[in-house]
Amino acid sequence: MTDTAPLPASPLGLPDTALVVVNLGTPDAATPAAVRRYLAEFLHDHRVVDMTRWLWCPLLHFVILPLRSRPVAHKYASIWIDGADGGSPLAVHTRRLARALQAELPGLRVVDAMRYGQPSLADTLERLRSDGIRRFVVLPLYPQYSTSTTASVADVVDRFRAGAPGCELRMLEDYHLDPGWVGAVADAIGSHREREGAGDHLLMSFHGLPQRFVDRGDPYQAQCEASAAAVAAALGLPPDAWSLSYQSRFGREQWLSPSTEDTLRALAARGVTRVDVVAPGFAVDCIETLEEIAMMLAEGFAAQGGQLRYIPCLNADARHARALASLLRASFPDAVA
Ligand SMILES: C=CC1=C(C)c2cc3[nH]c(cc4nc(cc5[nH]c(cc1n2)c(C)c5CCC(=O)O)C(CCC(=O)O)=C4C)c(C)c3C=C
Ligand SMILES: [Fe+2]
Ligand SMILES: [Fe+2]
Repeated sequence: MTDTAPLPASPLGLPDTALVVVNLGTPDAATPAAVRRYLAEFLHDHRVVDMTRWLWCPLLHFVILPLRSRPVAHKYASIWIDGADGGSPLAVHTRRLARALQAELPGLRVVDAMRYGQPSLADTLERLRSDGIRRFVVLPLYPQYSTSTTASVADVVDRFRAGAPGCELRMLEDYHLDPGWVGAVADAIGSHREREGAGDHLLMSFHGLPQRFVDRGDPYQAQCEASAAAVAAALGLPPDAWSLSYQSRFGREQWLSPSTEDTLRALAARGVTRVDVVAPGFAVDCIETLEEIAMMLAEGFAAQGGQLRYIPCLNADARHARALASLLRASFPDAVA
């Protein structure tokens, strides 16, 4: 983050400040070739996989990409959104959320960008600069900070800043306890419970992370725990009515526990039949929520005699856009009016 003197307003009255809403990224087609391109970029990031390249590159190029691209493309195909404004759910919902934020913040130019794939964050920052933007607010759509996600966005922002003298860049690091965001998540769960009746248990499932990252100081797990406790408190849930788990394990090393799959199995074994599952670490729905939770884990839980009811992410809901707009106004009062 930099703090330079306030910039003058654009002489043409056009917005001189851009809000760049950044998400992880996703393939641009549900094909093995597009998935391979996306995974290759993502899994080459040292923030995501820090193994020495002598070991990792052969494993990635000769084992993981050839074996993973086709089955993962099938998964994307099962959740792909059709139509002119369609695509991978992560891209579609991020784009729609950026539009909803534009309506909330008419004084800024709001654009969406991706850390991996298109529209690329690095290219987006350059394009905005060539359009005359000199002040940038970057909002990574990760409520909880992790070096594997937020810090990787910061790497791109830092590289751009180094080559863009005269530009002012600020970035929000996390919003895991922001009252507006906690309230929006609790409201979404509350609306689901009003519509469908409350389940017997609420499971809050977060994306996992190698345990090693947390052991060396990544605050992600502590922030997930704090977010989940705040959402449960906003709903007035007693401790035995909810739990927290981690999904989307990748590779063989130890990841955060308990896993969502094991937690569902334990709930089924205890005779808990109707479980509501929400994913508060994901700002918008994506392969990890729609395919992994709402399809695969729901099928597995049904086979154990239970019913898993997935509560969608906040996506482009007005309450999500309102919460994020208020958070940005409070965090950057001189840039976001
Ligand atoms: C070592 C591998 C991975 C780490 C570390 C990791 C951390 C991490 N990821 C998210 C959010 C998302 N991940 C998504 C997909 C995804 N994640 C990994 C691997 C790691 N993630 C892979 C290989 C994939 C692609 C799908 C697959 O091949 O199984 C997504 C969804 C993308 C989409 O297109 O829908 C999100 C979002 C967080 C928050 C996080 C650390 C906290
Ligand atoms: Fe490589
Ligand atoms: Fe991931």
